[in-house]
Amino acid sequence: MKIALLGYGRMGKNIESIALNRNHTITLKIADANSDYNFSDADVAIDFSVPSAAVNNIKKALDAGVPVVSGTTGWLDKYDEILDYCKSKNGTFLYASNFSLGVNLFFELNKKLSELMAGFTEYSTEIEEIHHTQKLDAPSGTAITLAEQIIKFNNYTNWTLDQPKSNEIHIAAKRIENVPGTHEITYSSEIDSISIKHTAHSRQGFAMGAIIAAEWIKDKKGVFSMKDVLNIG
Ligand SMILES: NC(=O)C1=CN([C@@H]2O[C@H](COP(=O)(O)OP(=O)(O)OC[C@H]3O[C@@H](n4cnc5c(N)ncnc54)[C@H](OP(=O)(O)O)[C@@H]3O)[C@@H](O)[C@H]2O)C=CC1
Ligand SMILES: O=C(O)C1=N[C@H](C(=O)O)C[C@H](O)C1
Repeated sequence: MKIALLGYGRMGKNIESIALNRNHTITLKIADANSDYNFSDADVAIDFSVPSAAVNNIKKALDAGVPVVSGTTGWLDKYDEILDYCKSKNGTFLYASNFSLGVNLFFELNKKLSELMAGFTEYSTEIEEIHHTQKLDAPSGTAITLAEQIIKFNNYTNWTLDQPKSNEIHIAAKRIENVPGTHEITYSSEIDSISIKHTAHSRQGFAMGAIIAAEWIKDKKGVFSMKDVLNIG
């Protein structure tokens, strides 16, 4: 598979190394907005760039008729615009706030637990996410996905980084040197607490998941998610 890398930072480099081991080739590397977007014979594009660049990168790949997998977080207010753009180009697009198998299993666990907790209003819900200090966005895309899943099943209407009102889930976003990504959801009452937690030990799971998604999507048309790739949920 010929891969165009849109973004060549920590994730781009991890993806390159795993992709080469799986006998793929990297035919394009976009490192900044001034790069030459020559997709030529790319089979798929993988975008792990910065929040301000993701929309343009995804559109450039769709313009070239190249299926796109995006893991960049912090641009999701434009998600519907990208869906419309993808449809207008009869293109292929897959976004995931987190590509690791473990987190996608954890998403299913989160849904099950929030469904179970829905009737027990004596418990309040908090999400904590911890990432490295270079991360540009807060809260993490994964924490937002977790909060949205809980909102679907519980009485909460939105999430907040600030002091929460009774209808809001508090997300505590912490930044600590070298932490690849930790997410914990805690339900607390006067009497006890229940927590579930996912800890990434490296970026390998994110990078491997993105490549598996790219391999899966490359000959398909439409808009997909990791649930389609992993066939879970
Ligand atoms: N979905 C998932 O599973 C995961 C998602 N992520 C997300 O992926 C994104 C990237 O993470 P990470 O690799 O750690 O971040 P990095 O900062 O290491 O990499 C991003 C790279 O994009 C470059 N860049 C800047 N402008 C552009 C542009 N216009 N086009 C292409 N590249 C550009 C940056 O260059 P410069 O530094 O010069 O600005 C930087 O090298 C983040 O949004 C992060 O939250 C991360 C891990 C997993
Ligand atoms: O920026 C990161 O590093 C990560 N970003 C993603 C997010 O915002 O959820 C996924 C992972 O936690 C690592």
